[in-house]
Amino acid sequence: MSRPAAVLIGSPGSGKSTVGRALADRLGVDLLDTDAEIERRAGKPIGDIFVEDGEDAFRAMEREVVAEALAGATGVVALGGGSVLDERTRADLAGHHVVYLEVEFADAARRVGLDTARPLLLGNPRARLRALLQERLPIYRELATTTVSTSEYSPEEAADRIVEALEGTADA
Ligand SMILES: Nc1ncnc2c1ncn2[C@@H]1O[C@H](COP(=O)(O)OP(=O)(O)O)[C@@H](O)[C@H]1O
Ligand SMILES: O=C(O)C1=C[C@@H](OP(=O)(O)O)[C@@H](O)[C@H](O)C1
Ligand SMILES: [Mg+2]
Repeated sequence: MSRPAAVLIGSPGSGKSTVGRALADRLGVDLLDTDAEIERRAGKPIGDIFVEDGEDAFRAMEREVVAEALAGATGVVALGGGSVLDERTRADLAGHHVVYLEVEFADAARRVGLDTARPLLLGNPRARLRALLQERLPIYRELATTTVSTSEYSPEEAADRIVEALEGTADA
């Protein structure tokens, strides 16, 4: 059965999309960023999906795209930060190389604060991010088979650490 080389999870601003690109280049495989795939299918940016269709509609699309990616992708998969809130997705992650990109709160807040493309963080990004993380950090930690810090490592260094971890697993 085919499966992704690695699945990246973590907070908004942890660097899933950026490290995902570096890791896919390093491994010579495709990157499937589920947010980009949702935008492609919807024909509009995530922000417009939230405003025009609502978060529930976004989560339904996300669930579909994530389920397909986990069942069919062979390269690197970068998930959206909230995708692990769906228990079906948590169940589907069993048996995968799940890489949790850990990040210091201050770094994530600075990174997302510079970017207006995350509708859930509009208004007060720091406060919104803190609330999201309170719920999600235990979930990310529980799901992780490998953890790499993007506060400590650049995207390229983080990709190198992930490759080492994948090589260290018996069935990599
Ligand atoms: N060490 C690092 N690893 C990953 N991204 C970083 C790092 N340092 C700064 N960034 C920046 O953080 C921003 C958010 O990264 P992104 O990949 O969009 O995160 P996510 O997909 O997890 O929300 C990007 O602009 C990226 O360039
Ligand atoms: O945390 C979340 O619920 C979300 C994170 C975003 O992805 P990133 O984690 O890549 O920023 C994107 O899926 C959407 O805005 C919702
Ligand atoms: Mg992303």
